[in-house]
Amino acid sequence: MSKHLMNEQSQTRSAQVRFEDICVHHYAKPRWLGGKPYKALHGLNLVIDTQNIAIVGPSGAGKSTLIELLFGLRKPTSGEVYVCGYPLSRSTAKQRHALCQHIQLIPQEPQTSLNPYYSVSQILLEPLMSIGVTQAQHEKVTKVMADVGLDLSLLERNSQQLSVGQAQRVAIARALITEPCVLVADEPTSSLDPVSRQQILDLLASIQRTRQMRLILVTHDLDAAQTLCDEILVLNKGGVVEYGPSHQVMNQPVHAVTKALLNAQHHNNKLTKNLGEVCYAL
Ligand SMILES: Nc1ncnc2c1ncn2[C@@H]1O[C@H](COP(=O)(O)OP(=O)(O)OP(=O)(O)O)[C@@H](O)[C@H]1O
Repeated sequence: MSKHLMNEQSQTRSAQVRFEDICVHHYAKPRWLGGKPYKALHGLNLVIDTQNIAIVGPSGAGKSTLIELLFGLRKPTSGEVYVCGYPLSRSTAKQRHALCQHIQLIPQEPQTSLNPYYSVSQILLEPLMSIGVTQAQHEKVTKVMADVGLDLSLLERNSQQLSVGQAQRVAIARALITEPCVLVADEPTSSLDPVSRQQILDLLASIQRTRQMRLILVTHDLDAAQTLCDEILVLNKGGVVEYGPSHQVMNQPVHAVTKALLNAQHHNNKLTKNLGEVCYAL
């Protein structure tokens, strides 16, 4: 890691993610074939410093585009994304690689995101090897397995031999093992049944209590957003339509999109409750 980055890290272990005047245009067809730009994000300004933040919004709002920017998988059409003070579009591949230690992703589909040819042990060792950690690997693996509530006997299994809930815990362990200061969770409960969903939310809450890190939660699940995050930002059609403390956004929504998301959530909660009652009665 460069000296400059280390200095910034030692000065502050806070997240320091900054989106500055971000616009991202997607082209369904190349420009030279007459493709018109689609503004997936426009005019996004956001500083994530010491708060845990949920990014919510309907399908197509720009949430995945925002994650791609954070991990350098996409360059903004204009504007800049800073992670730990580093401008991603102007940093070298080496600098971006060094940042991997500090910002990690819990992907949406745990079973497809984990290497099917690797054992759980190899999956957990990979990020350590990638950043050159060769000391105390076994201790780190054992600790992170305990942190996510997984039995060590699972270490020799591959991802295909895990339940969806177990695979999600492995994905969380993989993200935690480098001790990042920013954890980005992309719909971490969307593929889970209600019981596993609650368990994963409880796990994320306990991780927040025990580790010094910022959570950026991308979700459709407003209840999870309120439970885990201090602030909620609502995106729609690539723009921010509402942003504020979680309790305020949840209890006094202003924008029609936020109200629609809340209505959908209440409806969904009701269906889940009814399903629970039916299953209990059978
Ligand atoms: N490669 C691409 N080419 C053209 N348009 C794209 C491309 N990728 C995304 N888009 C468009 O950009 C917009 C934002 O997409 P994005 O995937 O970021 O939304 P999202 O909020 O993550 O949606 P979801 O919740 O359904 O995953 C959408 O309208 C999408 O159709």
